[in-house]
Amino acid sequence: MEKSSGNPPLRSLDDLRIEIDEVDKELVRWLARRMRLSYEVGRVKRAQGLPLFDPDREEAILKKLVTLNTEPLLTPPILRSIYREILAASRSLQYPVKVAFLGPLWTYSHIAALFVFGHDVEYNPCSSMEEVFESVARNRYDIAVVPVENSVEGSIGITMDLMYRYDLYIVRECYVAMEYHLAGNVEDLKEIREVYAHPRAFSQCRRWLAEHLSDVALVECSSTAQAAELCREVRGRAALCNLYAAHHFGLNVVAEHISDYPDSVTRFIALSREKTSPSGDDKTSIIFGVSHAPGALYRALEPCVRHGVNLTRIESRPARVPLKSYLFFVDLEGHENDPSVRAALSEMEDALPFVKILGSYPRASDEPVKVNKEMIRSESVGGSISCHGASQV
Ligand SMILES: O=C(O)C(=O)C[C@]1(C(=O)O)C=C[C@@H](O)C=C1
Repeated sequence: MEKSSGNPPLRSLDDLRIEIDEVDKELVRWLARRMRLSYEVGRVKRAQGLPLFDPDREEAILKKLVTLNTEPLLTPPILRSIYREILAASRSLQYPVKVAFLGPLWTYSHIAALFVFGHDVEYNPCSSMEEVFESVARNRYDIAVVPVENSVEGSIGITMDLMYRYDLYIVRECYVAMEYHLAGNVEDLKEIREVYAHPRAFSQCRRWLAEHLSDVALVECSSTAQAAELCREVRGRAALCNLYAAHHFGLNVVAEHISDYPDSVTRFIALSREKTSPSGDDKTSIIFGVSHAPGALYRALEPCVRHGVNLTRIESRPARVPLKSYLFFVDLEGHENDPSVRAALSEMEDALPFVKILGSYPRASDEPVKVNKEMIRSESVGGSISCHGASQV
């Protein structure tokens, strides 16, 4: 029996379903109208030579919808995820946006890209991080999605080096919860002879493995998705992987949430050849080098203090170039077009041997996105993900 909670009296199931059918009929009519309009916008933009993918417009739509909504059951994350797919479908009518990430499919990079761009996008797994950056810089693909830092292990050096080398701009960020599960070609833990995983997954599940599988062989792989793939055919193998990889490689999940760091989160960024315009709640990332002198970092950041610009992250990285013995990666609040940010950055540009603006982008919610079984189920029923450069699983 339902407790009295201020809810209206229960209606009959038939009655509720009739009303849902009516709403769905209306929704399809409105969606069809929206698709038609989006298709027409695509024709206009093509005729005028304008870029078809417009992340600024998409973010403005999402923001406006969240403020318009008054139904508490339709939370901002739910509304955003529904619209992410609507926008992805609209975009694909105009032009298939091509997203690159470090392959194979079903890694956390792929998942982060799915969270940001939806399913109706062309996903292109690349064989190295260098190729991810190169393919976007050379116009083969439109967007690169890469990890930039993990809450347990710190910054991802290769991403920072490539951001320094390539002239791409950050257009989005996304925090993804790093959840590890044990999945394999087995029915239960007792059958497992070997565990496959990326070194990061091993280091984040060390205690659990020592406690539950202390005498099995551990085999390192280049990604959690590769680990899952290698377990597909061979009985007795299990992988530390995410639920998407387990599902797509047909593995049995024998132990869920086995990370020693249940709150581990990785921040991913999406990079493009074009900058974004202000969304109203942005962050800006920059790199700068300072000369080797006492107080140099303090003086470098002084304009931010004077112009009231708040820093959210600072990381250093050895530079391999004379004059720039250390590079500093800084994230700050605001868009590079905001007057205070503009003033602070131009003073830094005048005073420092090297400053590079990596882009301004809408600030993501601090609440990390999580893979859930419902997403995977609904994707298996109706969805198709277009993937290039790798066999589809
Ligand atoms: O407004 C546009 O420029 C559109 O192309 C339409 C639309 C949409 O469906 O709302 C589709 C793709 C763009 O990336 C942004 C928005």
